[in-house]
Amino acid sequence: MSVLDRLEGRLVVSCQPVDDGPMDDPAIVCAMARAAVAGGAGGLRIEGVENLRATRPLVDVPIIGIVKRNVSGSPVRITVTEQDARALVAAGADIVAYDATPRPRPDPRDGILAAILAGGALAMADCATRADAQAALTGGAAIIGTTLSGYTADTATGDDAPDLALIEEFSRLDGFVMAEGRLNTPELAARAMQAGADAVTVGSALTRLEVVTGWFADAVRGRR
Ligand SMILES: CC(=O)N[C@H](C=O)[C@@H](O)[C@H](O)[C@H](O)COP(=O)(O)O
Repeated sequence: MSVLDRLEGRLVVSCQPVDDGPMDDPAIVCAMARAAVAGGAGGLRIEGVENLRATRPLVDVPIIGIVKRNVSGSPVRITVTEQDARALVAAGADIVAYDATPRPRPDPRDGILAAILAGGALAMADCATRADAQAALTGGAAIIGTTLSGYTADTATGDDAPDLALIEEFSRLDGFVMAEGRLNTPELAARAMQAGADAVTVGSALTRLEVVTGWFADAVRGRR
């Protein structure tokens, strides 16, 4: 079965601990990944080459690899260099995701996409708009994700709702649609599928304990 067939209609769990928090450790990322697969995840999203190398031998589901890097003078963070893209492929990523917005970054987005494809992996375009998705599909990306909607200057809305309208728009394009971003409940994940997603990625609500704890702490604090 192809990688995309294996992901169709499935949940992908993004195992990205809070940066520099107590769970930001490859052994814990491995445990999260195994727990996610045990719970029914059909794929994983793993950040960092070290975390990917540690996780890869432990699971047999498709892995989407990314490297997050802060670059001075650019807001782009997800797989911003061709070298990172090549390192992710070498570490065993089936799919490499990259920032597919047209914002300035060290290596052009087309070069990163080409490096992913040259390595033999599938490319996932982390998009903020329909135009990002169209450009990525033209360049050969297999997966278009709504990952960056709400996180660019042009798309920031300031609320916590996922962008279901963009998922629906993507479903009319000719690519595999990954719904991603603020799908914080099973109900929202189901609505993303109804809006036309092929698969749904959930991160914070499953693997950022500090974030989820904050939701509950805020709900409880000061209520009596
Ligand atoms: C915008 C950005 O940098 N998104 C990142 C992409 O890898 C992650 O921080 C998110 O956790 C991931 O996209 C999953 O989304 P959510 O955590 O909302 O389920």
